[in-house]
Amino acid sequence: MKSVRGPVNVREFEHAARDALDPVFYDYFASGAQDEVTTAANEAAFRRLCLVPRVLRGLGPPGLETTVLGHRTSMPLLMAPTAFHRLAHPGAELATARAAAGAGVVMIAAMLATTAIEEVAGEARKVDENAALWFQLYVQPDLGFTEAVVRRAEAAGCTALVVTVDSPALGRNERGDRNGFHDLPPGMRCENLREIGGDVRGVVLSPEISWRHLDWLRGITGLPIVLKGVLHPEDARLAVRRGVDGLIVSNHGGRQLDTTPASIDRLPVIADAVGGEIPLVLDGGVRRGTDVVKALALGASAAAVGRPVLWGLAVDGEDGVARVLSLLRAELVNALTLCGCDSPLSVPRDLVVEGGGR
Ligand SMILES: Cc1cc2nc3c(=O)[nH]c(=O)nc-3n(C[C@H](O)[C@H](O)[C@H](O)COP(=O)(O)O)c2cc1C
Ligand SMILES: CC(C)CC(=O)C(=O)O
Repeated sequence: MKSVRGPVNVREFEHAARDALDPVFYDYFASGAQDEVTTAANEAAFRRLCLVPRVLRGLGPPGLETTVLGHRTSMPLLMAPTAFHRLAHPGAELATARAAAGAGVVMIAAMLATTAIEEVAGEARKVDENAALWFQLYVQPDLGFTEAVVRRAEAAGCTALVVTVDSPALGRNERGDRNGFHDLPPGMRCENLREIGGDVRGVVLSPEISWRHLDWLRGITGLPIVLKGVLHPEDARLAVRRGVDGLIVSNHGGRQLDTTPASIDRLPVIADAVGGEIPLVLDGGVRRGTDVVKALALGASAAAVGRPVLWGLAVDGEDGVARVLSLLRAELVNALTLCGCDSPLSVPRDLVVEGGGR
């Protein structure tokens, strides 16, 4: 008998999204690079890590509110930037932005969005005038164009720049190759790329982008800069030294370099390298409240989700995204309570062990 309640967890949202979506677009969202080893590893790593709860702590129900980079958030979960929301639902990024603002979580709007950042910001503010919106940037070799995009994000009221640094080239996506999916369908454009005609093929993912570009960016904007896609502790140290304001420990959901480790497995070493100097966010494979707790225990201030938002959007637009966020919120309350923690800030490292370990 088919469920009448709808999906009760993120996995079921993925199944429902798969039913709802054009298979070519489902493949774009779900796929990883090449053999998808890393995409699978991200989720598998969370299953391998175990939680060892504390008991009889008498703390009462946990609060989820916290701050990330000085921004208040209703829970330690952000929306990772994902491109092309219009492929999932006609409401596109406006629907996602309303759901994020309604849930009081930070949305990281993608540079390769199918809706202009000004409109996304306006929509979020209709729901909550203090809605937090960060802007994800692929630094372009054309610095004039890069600066124009940054100015638009600033003017729209974005409060941080998330610079994706794991993309000196596009990962090799074989599902996309098989499906011949290399461009947006007619009628869809990347509205943040208007200055270069709105065509995603105008975006350059360049191996020439370097720390020099970061210094340049630091010089042209006062916005906090977060690097997304750091996996090596030495890069984390360099980032701190260069005055970067935060890091997203991420392997791009396994869509760039295949066979990188699961991002959660890199978190402890990055946390040690950074030594609490700047906040860390973890993304990749987060599908459960328990996954968020594991990220908090291993040194993150918050986790972020990419595909789960897209599954919610595909299933039911704004309401679907809102439901995904509220499921994860309920799971997180439950997990923290069962772990004996009363806030995202009081999750000890020894809550997590490998396998059945010490
Ligand atoms: C369909 C899709 C599009 C994405 N587009 C972008 C993007 O434009 N910029 C970016 O920095 N990351 C992008 N990402 C990566 C996400 O920000 C995030 O790192 C990843 O999805 C996290 O893994 P998860 O999907 O397992 O939660 C994309 C991911 C997906 C699945
Ligand atoms: C078109 C891509 C560069 C967007 C992206 O980052 C992704 O699909 O993972």
